[in-house]
Amino acid sequence: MTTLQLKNIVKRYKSQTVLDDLSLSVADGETLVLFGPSGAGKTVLLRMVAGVIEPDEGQILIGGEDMAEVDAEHRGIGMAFQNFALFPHMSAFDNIASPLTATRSSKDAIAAGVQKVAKLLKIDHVLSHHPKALSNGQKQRTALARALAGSPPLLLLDDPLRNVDAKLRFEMRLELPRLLAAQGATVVYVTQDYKEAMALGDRIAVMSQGRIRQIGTPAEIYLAPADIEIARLFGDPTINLLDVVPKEGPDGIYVELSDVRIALPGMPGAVVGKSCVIGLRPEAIVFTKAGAPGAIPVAVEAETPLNEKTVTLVMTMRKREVLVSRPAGTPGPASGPAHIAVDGRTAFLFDKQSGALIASAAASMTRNGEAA
Ligand SMILES: Nc1ncnc2c1ncn2[C@@H]1O[C@H](COP(=O)(O)OP(=O)(O)OP(=O)(O)O)[C@@H](O)[C@H]1O
Repeated sequence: MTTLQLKNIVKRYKSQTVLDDLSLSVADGETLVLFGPSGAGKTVLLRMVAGVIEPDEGQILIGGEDMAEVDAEHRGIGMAFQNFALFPHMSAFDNIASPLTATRSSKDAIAAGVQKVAKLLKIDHVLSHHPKALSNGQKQRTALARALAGSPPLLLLDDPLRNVDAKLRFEMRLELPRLLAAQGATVVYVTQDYKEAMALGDRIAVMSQGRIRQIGTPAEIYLAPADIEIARLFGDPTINLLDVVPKEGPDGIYVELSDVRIALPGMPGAVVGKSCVIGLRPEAIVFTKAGAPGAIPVAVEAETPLNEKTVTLVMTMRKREVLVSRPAGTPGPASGPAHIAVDGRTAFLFDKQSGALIASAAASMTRNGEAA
């Protein structure tokens, strides 16, 4: 186990600043997920920690030791990168065993180590194959198995499930956290998949344009996304974002959708009269009966059944589009007029101008200990 610290890292390619004064600490045994869109700088950052790329400015410390003069093979790192980098002339078994052979483990210990990790990653049936006879998903898991086999104190995993099919990806999302925890390693894990980020990260660092926009536990980021862009990245279907101006009534702060009041408990008084964007997660909106408290009239535009949920696009009387998500198999209208109700306790308010989060009712209630 070890720690990783990045201090004020800058990396430029010609005129483009790819990493922009980036600082980050990963605790001993922690899995930190680097999450962000393509081109954010995630791979460059990992390669820099690995010692393949040098920073223009800043410091990298592993286990408290400055890595400036330490070359890649002496950094005690296990890596699985997107391009697999498997040895083409070796079987999957020998590829996975390579970090173990380097440490001169006994033949039996090597075989046991390879079998264990191969079984977990469901590639034990292709261990005799050479890389050219493996599918991309199998290659990727072989690379991941190789990274894990040597039990390195620091693991760098660059989108290791990118080429894995949806079913296996789902399974791996459940199994990988256990596997990584059992390794006890400090892990930096890159992904563009928010579900993977939330399932695997002790903390998530949201990156865009070479900077870290927000860092926190999955719950902190989901309940209090720092800005509209981050709120959009976390959640499927995407969060509903509607322009509102909060008002204050005798019962507290509220906003109106089609003249129906949505109470926003826990929101600060400073939002009253301000141009805001309200963020409403589709799963926090439900269909309700006409005349029920808070019922907002809508017209159902389209319904999309997804695996475990049904997503409905509705239009308010003022022609604002809203997505509603409900568990698959639960009743709901597929067309025509309907009514929705919004739970204001799950809403976010963002500043319309800057996009920054002003307040999240759920986060403020959690802080006050009013909600679980
Ligand atoms: N060797 C290089 N020369 C010039 N530009 C580079 C080089 N390597 C990376 N870049 C640029 O740095 C930026 C960040 O790239 P990086 O590969 O780190 O993104 P990423 O966040 O990992 O994206 P993805 O998720 O698609 O892999 C990109 O704009 C890329 O074009």
